[in-house]
Amino acid sequence: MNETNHNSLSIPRILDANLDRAREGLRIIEEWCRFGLENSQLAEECKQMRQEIAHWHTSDLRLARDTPNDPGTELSHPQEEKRNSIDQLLQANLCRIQEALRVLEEYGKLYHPQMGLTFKQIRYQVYTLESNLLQSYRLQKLKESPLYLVTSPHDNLFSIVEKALQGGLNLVQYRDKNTDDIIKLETAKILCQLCHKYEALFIMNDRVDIALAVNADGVHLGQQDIPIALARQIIGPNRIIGRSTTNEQEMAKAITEGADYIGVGPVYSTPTKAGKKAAGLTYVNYATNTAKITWFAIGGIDTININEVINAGAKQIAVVRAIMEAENPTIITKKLLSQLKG
Ligand SMILES: Cc1ncc(COP(=O)(O)OP(=O)(O)O)c(N)n1
Ligand SMILES: Cc1ncsc1CCOP(=O)(O)O
Ligand SMILES: [Mg+2]
Repeated sequence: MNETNHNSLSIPRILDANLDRAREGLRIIEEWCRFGLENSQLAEECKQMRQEIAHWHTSDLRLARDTPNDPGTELSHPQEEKRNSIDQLLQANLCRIQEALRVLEEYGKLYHPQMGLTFKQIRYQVYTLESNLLQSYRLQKLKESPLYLVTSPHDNLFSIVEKALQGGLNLVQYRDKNTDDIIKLETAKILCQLCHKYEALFIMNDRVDIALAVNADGVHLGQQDIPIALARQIIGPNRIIGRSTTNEQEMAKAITEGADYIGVGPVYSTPTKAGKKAAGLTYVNYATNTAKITWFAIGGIDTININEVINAGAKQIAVVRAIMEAENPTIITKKLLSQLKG
C-alpha cells in the first residue's frame, strides 16, 4: 500500500463519493418507477432508501470532499456515454448503486460500527427492488403489446422474427413441438437475444426449463402442461406465465391459479392446431365482458377477419400463420398493428 497518499480523510472521502453515487443512482431508478412504470409503491421504496442513505451523509463526510484534487472526476467509461434503451439505462444504474453500496458496506465498517450492517441490508433491498422492477417492466410490456407472434418451424425463422420485430412487434413466443431439445435450446437462446435486442418480450412455449435456461421473460402453458403453481415455484415471481383457455371454466381456473395472461381460442378452426374445436367469437365476447387480466384472442386470425375479432372486443391478438407465412412479415406486422390500433 502506498502510505503517502493515505490520510485521515481517505475513508470519509470514499464514503462521501459513494453515498452520492448510491443516491443519484436510486433517484434515476425512482423516476422511472414513478413516471415510466407509474408504480408508486416501487417509487416509494426508492425514496425511503434514498432517505436512509442521506441520513448517513453527515457534514463530517461532506467536509472531507476535495473535488479539485479528486483524480476520479475526469474518468468516464465509454459505456457511460451511451445508453441504447431504457433497459440498459436501468441495468447500468442498478449496477452502479450495488457497487456503491458494497463500497459503503466495506469501508463503512472502518468508520462506524453500524454502517457495514446497514449498507448490507440496503444492498439486499436493492436486489429485491431490481427483481420487482423487472417484473413490473415485463407485465407492463405484456399489457401494452397488441400483437403476439407465436412461431412455427421455418427455415428462415430468425429472419422472419426479426422482420416482424422491425415492423413493431413487442411479444414473441417460440413454439416448436417436434425438434430435439438441444436444437430447441439453441434456437430459444438466439430468439431470446434477438427479441431483447428489439426490447420485445420472449416467451417459451411449454418448457419451463428452457425458459429459465435462456433467460426468457416467461413461459406459455396449455391445459395439458404443468400446473401454474408448480411453474411459478420453478420460474420464480418475476417471469410471465401464460395459460391457454378454450372455455369459461378454464378461464376462471387460469385466473384463480395466477396466470399473468390467457390465450382465448381458437377463435376459428386452424390447421396450426388441427383437430382442436373452435371456441368462436362467442368466447371472445365472453372474455371481453369477464376477463380482468391480459388476454389474447388466438386461432385462425388474419388481416381479413381481424375486424370481426376486434368487434367482439379483443384488443390483443396472437397469430402464427398470418406472420410466419407472410410474403413480407414487416408489412403484415405493421398492418395488423394498425388494424388493432383502429
Ligand atoms: C398465446 C397462446 N395461446 C394458446 C396457445 C396454445 O397452447 P397449448 O394449448 O399448450 O398448445 P401448444 O401451443 O402447446 O400446442 C399458445 N401456444 N399460445
Ligand atoms: C397455438 C394455438 N392455440 C390455439 S390456436 C393456435 C394456433 C393459431 O395459429 P394460426 O394463427 O396459424 O391460426
Ligand atoms: Mg402447450
